[in-house]
Amino acid sequence: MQIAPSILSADFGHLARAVDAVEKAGADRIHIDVMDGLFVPNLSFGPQIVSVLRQETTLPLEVHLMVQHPEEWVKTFADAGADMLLVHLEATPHIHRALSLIKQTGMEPGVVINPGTSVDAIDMVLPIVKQVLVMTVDPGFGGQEFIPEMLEKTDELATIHDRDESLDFKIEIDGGVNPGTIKLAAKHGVDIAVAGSAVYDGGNPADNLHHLQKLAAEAE
Ligand SMILES: O=C(CO)[C@H](O)[C@H](O)COP(=O)(O)O
Repeated sequence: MQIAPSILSADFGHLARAVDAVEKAGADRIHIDVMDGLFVPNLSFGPQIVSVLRQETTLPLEVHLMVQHPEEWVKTFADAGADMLLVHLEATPHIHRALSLIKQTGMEPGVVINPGTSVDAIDMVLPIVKQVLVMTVDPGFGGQEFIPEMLEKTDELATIHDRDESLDFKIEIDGGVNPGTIKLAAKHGVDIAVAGSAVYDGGNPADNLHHLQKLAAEAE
């Protein structure tokens, strides 16, 4: 399982340092949460932060758009240097258009579902995406409690993926991933786990990341 550190819980005054710490510690990608204060009740980063971090790291930058009408922002984040762009089904009536636009730019398209959304709802876009992100908290804030029932969805996605050779997506979870929950996730088809507070909120980010990687590997 890959771990994607989320910089939402990093020290905003030293973001480049926060990315550097996990890059040196062997992180696979960096997760950047973009929030518009409308789709979710919080504000965070914009494309400028993605551009700046693009100069600081060679790690893939995975941008999680928690914004209304994400299709309007695809070119902006491609120009900023995002490698993967993840958009919420719930944020647009045009999810197919949004994912197709992302694909056209050369970024990897990913679809995200909130805890209240079922896997059935994304059935028609699974052939386009490279990632399906299952939210394991209601989006908007770091440090929330993991919702274990969401792993029924990762199991379902793993079954769908294994049944159909033409599908080519990774299964990701986001929210409440910590040393206590990562072992459970590793048993439920999860390929990538986003971790914010468990990496950056207390202690040494490199040690925290190594601990999560070790626990995940033991559980697999
Ligand atoms: O999308 C998110 C919240 O909406 C996040 O990626 C968030 O950073 C996860 O934080 P934590 O690992 O502390 O739960």
